[in-house]
Amino acid sequence: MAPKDLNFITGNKNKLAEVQAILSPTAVNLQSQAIDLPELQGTIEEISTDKAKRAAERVQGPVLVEDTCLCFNAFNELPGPYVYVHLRALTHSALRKQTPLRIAHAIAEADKLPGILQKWFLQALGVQQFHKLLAGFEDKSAQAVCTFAYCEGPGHEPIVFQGRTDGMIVPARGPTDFGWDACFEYEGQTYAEMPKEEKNKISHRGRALAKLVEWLKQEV
Ligand SMILES: O=c1nc[nH]c2c1ncn2[C@H]1C[C@H](O)[C@@H](COP(=O)(O)OP(=O)(O)OP(=O)(O)O)O1
Ligand SMILES: [Mg+2]
Repeated sequence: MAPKDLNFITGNKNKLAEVQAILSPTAVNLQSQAIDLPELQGTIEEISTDKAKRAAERVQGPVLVEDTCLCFNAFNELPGPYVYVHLRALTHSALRKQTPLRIAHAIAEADKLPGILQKWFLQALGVQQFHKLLAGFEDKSAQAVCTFAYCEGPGHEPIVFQGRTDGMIVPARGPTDFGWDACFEYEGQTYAEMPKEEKNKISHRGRALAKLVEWLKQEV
C-alpha cells in the first residue's frame, strides 16, 4: 500500500533539499532523518534495496532511501572487481597516491559503484581534478543514476524507482558545493550552472522521483 508520509533517510543535506523541492508541489508529506547507513557492494538495485532494509530496521518503520551513482561510459567494459575491493581497503591518503589508471580501473566497476566509493573519489581528487579520470579517453560521456528504494518496514521487500540522465564529464564549472554537479554537463550547462528548478526537471533524481510520484498516485 502506498504511504501518505515518506520518511527519507539520508545523510546528505543537498539530496534532501532537492527531494523536498521536487516533492513540494505533490501531495507527499516528506519527513526526514539524517542517518548515514552502511552500503553494500553489488548492483545499483542491490545497494538501494539493502540500504532501504537496513534503514527500515533502524527506524522500525517505513522508509525511503536513495543511492546515486555516476557511471563513466568509457570504463563500462573494463574488468576489475578485485581492484575495487583493493581500493576500498585503502585510506583516503593512500588513494590519493594511486595512479589515474588504477583509479580508472576501479571506476570500471561504475555499474556496481556504491555511492561511498564515489564519495571517496570526490574527496580524494576534489571536484577540480575529477574530470582528469577520463583524461586518456575520448569518450567523456557519463550517466547519472539515481535509485530510490521504498520499504514499508522491517521484513518487507523494497520497491525501486530509478532515473537516469546522460551527460558529459567536464572540468568543473559553477558552484562546487554539491558532489560532482560542477563536472556533469547536460546540454551545454553543468548541473552546478543550472538554476535548481532546471536541474530538478531533467536530473536523475527528478526522473526517479517522477516515477515514485506516479506510483503513489496509482496506489492511492
Ligand atoms: O545530484 C548530484 N549531483 C552531484 N553529486 C551528487 C548528486 N547526488 C549525489 N551526489 C554525490 C554525493 C555523494 O558523494 C555521491 C553519492 O553517494 P550516496 O551514497 O548516494 O550519497 P550520500 O552518502 O552522500 O548520502 P546518503 O546518506 O543518502 O547515502 O554522489
Ligand atoms: Mg551514502
